[in-house]
Amino acid sequence: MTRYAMFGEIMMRLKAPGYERLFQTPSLEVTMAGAEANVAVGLGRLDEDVSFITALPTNDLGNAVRDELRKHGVDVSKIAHHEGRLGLYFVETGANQRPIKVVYDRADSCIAKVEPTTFDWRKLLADRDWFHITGITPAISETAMRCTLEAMKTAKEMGLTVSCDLNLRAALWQYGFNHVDVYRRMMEYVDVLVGNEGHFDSCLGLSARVAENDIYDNPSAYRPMADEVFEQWPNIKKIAITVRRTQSADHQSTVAILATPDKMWTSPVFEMKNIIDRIGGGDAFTTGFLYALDKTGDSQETIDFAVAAGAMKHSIPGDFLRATKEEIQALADGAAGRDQR
Ligand SMILES: O=C(O)C(=O)C[C@H](O)[C@H](O)CO
Repeated sequence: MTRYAMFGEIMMRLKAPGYERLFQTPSLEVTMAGAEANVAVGLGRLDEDVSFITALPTNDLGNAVRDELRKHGVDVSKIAHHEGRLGLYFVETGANQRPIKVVYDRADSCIAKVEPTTFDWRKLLADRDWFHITGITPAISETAMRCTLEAMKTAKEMGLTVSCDLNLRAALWQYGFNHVDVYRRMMEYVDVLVGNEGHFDSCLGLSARVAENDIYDNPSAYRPMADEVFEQWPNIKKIAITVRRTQSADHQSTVAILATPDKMWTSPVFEMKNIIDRIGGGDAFTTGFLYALDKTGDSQETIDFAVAAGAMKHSIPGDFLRATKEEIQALADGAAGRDQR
């Protein structure tokens, strides 16, 4: 069984109830969230062996986060305790033409204040096979960026497989580094890359472009984009590209492509009407992708399972993918919306 490690920030998510605007009524729904943590929880719930590495405050908030991760089968023994606070983010769910709104309150969080010496990567990764990171962690602070690069470099030297979901959060890049330069350095250590169609330009500065809507008629339009990545970073062996079309905040469709240097597989299109909560949808895709890649390798089954996991998340409140492999597989096999009884 593959033993995964994820490194990133987990926050408290404070959401306006239902479709309310923030502070419309004096209550907020509290859950935990964060891109890498979402993948860790998704894999933990699929009975995978997964460790989450982060820095948390030593107080009731830090303990609540740790207990929540543990509840979903995630190993929390590698979490560092550090000065600082727990990051928060506030969110209101969009509907129709009103988009989702996120307000971050995470400055000076523990993970923003980590130092390169906070983590002993050789020790933390010694019993792991796979290291996963997203483009969010290096955006948090310069020291978090340095820890990210050190972790990736060490993982690579130790022979782990390294995966990265580009996940650009432009609002977070405030400490004076150019995100494209950082992402391009990260790519030197990556084996498996995940990103949406826009990331290849916005994060990596690549030039290949795909005509709007081409994916529906012509999936091979993505081949030049994948080839540009494989040419620039021969260490990258697989790329998963997600494509999303937005009709409104609660009506979208998604499709995904798995590319290796010599083959491509395209998933079916999933149309999602009446989206309940789309935050964490990309992380659910990555969860399904890592899980299925481990079980069925480069294959149609893998990309179908990944896109079904991502689509399923849109029906579940909160950031986490609370789904079994059987439920995801049934959706991948075409059982959308069929009663299970
Ligand atoms: O946006 C971020 O930095 C987060 O990690 C918050 C959410 O959990 C994340 O966007 C979901 O992918």
